[in-house]
Amino acid sequence: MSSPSPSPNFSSVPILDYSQILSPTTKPHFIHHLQHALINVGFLYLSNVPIDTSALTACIPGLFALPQDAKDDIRMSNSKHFLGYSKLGAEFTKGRTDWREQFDFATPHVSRGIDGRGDPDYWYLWGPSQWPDESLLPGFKATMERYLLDVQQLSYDFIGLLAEAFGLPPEALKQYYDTDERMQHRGKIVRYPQTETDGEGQGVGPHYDAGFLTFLLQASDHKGLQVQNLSGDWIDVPPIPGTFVVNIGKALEFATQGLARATSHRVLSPTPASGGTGPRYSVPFFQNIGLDTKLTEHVLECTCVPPEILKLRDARGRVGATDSVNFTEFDREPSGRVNLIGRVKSHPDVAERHYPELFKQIFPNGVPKEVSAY
Ligand SMILES: O=C(O)CCC(=O)C(=O)O
Ligand SMILES: [Fe+2]
Repeated sequence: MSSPSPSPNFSSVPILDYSQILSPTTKPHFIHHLQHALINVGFLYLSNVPIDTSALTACIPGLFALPQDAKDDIRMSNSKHFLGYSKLGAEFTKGRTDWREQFDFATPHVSRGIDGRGDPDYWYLWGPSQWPDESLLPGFKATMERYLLDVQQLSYDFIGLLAEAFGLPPEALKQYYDTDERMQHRGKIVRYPQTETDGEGQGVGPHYDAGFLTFLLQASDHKGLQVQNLSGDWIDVPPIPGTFVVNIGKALEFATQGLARATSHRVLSPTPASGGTGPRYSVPFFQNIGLDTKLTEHVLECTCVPPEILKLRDARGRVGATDSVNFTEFDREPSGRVNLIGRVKSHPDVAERHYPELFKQIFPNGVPKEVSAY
């Protein structure tokens, strides 16, 4: 604990050993490193997490190798919940096309929205996943559902450690969740095809994640994920076997008044030189908070946070250089609406079909030409 405070800027992402929480002699070490990672970096690698990812990783090539019509049967535009398959070029970040193909799934959930009752539009954001035909990919659904539940548990455990790192009781952040049956977390399986370009192809453009914590499994050998440090430089986050990458979303940054830093990140398309063969695969899990939670009504009392921790935040400064612009609405909208606005911008074809009013507000001139919508 006597080590000097690391500099607030960073040139690499720290690696934390999750097994250190198991022993009272090593846990304080973990918590100390976690403080630095949360406050200054907003990203960390987590090693020795007791989740077996091998069954899921083994399924990924087969999922993308499904016949195109089997993928199209579960296309995202079927789903008011923005769950399902997005073909290459159907997604959009910061006004540019992302060159990735993906399946969005989620933890089991019954949608709260009921037509004709005047429910808020964002109540429809969560609902059941669309799964590929079991006979085409036997066991995949059970494997992915198991994985989502395992990472959901990890995300709840980790948020308790995060509270401890800020000198708060482990339950301090529970107020942001709803009851179990009214919560849903999402997980995607993503394929970034190789391009022959100079390594600047947009796999996904600069952005923040929306929720509390993201747990990312880098499921192939390509580098490509990058995060933006305080001076605006892009830092590589290459895959490290046996680790998850954990990062902070905009809701957690807002709720903690900037103690936990949401960090701008992007993925460059893999190239023959980026360290792997074939496409790059990744599996991000996004931990949400309650749909109706309005963060302005729930900002953590920073008076409960020990002054030495507030000092670390102040030494970092409140604003770093960033290329990301999304999820700025937490200062006025419930969390569900902020997420819905983000989904509309990323998937305009889905929004045009299911949320025509909101679509018109955000895209008064129709779907941008660059988006090859279904
Ligand atoms: O694929 C990755 O490595 C990161 C993806 C990502 O940042 C996202 O989908 O929000
Ligand atoms: Fe992200």
